[in-house]
Amino acid sequence: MPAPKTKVKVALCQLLTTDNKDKNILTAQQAIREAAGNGAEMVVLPEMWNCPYSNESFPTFAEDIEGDSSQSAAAMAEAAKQHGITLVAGSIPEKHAGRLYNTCLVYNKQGQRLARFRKMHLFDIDIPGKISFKESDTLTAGENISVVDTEAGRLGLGICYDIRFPELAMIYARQGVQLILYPGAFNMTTGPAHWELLTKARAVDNQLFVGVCSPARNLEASYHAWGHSMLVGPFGQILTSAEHEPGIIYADLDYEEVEERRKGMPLAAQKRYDLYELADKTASGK
Ligand SMILES: NC(=O)CCC(=O)C(=O)O
Repeated sequence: MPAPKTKVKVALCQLLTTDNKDKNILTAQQAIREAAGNGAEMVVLPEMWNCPYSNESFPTFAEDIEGDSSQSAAAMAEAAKQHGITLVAGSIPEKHAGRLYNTCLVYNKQGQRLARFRKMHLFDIDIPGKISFKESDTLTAGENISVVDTEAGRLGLGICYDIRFPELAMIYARQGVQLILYPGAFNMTTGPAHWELLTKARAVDNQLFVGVCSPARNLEASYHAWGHSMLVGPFGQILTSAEHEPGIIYADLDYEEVEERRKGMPLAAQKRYDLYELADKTASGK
């Protein structure tokens, strides 16, 4: 692999997901083409971009992605290759050995799969009168973190609810990750309260770039996504952000800023690991 770039143009595609998988794939293909045409070297898709975000839909939309021959995986491998981009293909429901996972696939510009990350922390919440969702009714949690070396930088992956667990992001930072990407679909209760806050917090805690990529809000669906995809820099600054409509947002990242910010405020060196501990007990998966 050529040396990773220090300056990278990233596109986050906030896609409108419907209950028609063919249509969702076409929408993703069109967005990837548009983003690549506008010079993006890395393109990111939302959580569950090929499937409505619902426990009823996950089993029926799920694909066995071994070998990349399933409909969505094949389309993404092909799109990455056709447009010569690094593709962080959001997430889709994955069927494997009798279980379902919420899975993010990453491809290089030759269309080869670099990573498969399965959501580690399942979204099981119940806020009375507001939102109740239990991913664990249908999904199984992943067991591995995922650091991915791409031509567009060293990435760490999480999916949506994973952003609430700072340990994951801290481990990524310790492993030299420059950009953490969380495809995610927050909702209308926790979105306004926490989405931007958590994105900035993970960026500032760890002095790196963080991107969150949501589906657009579909009021015809049972789950209304908050939207507001955004990219935040290592000082907590918003580089680009969307509202809730479908669209593509872009940012030029300069990874040298990570080093610069850490030089000025050397948090990693100031950690008191003599007093506390943080351990990665997993192996990255593909
Ligand atoms: N899809 C998800 O994991 C949603 C997470 C969410 O809304 C939150 O508040 O956390």
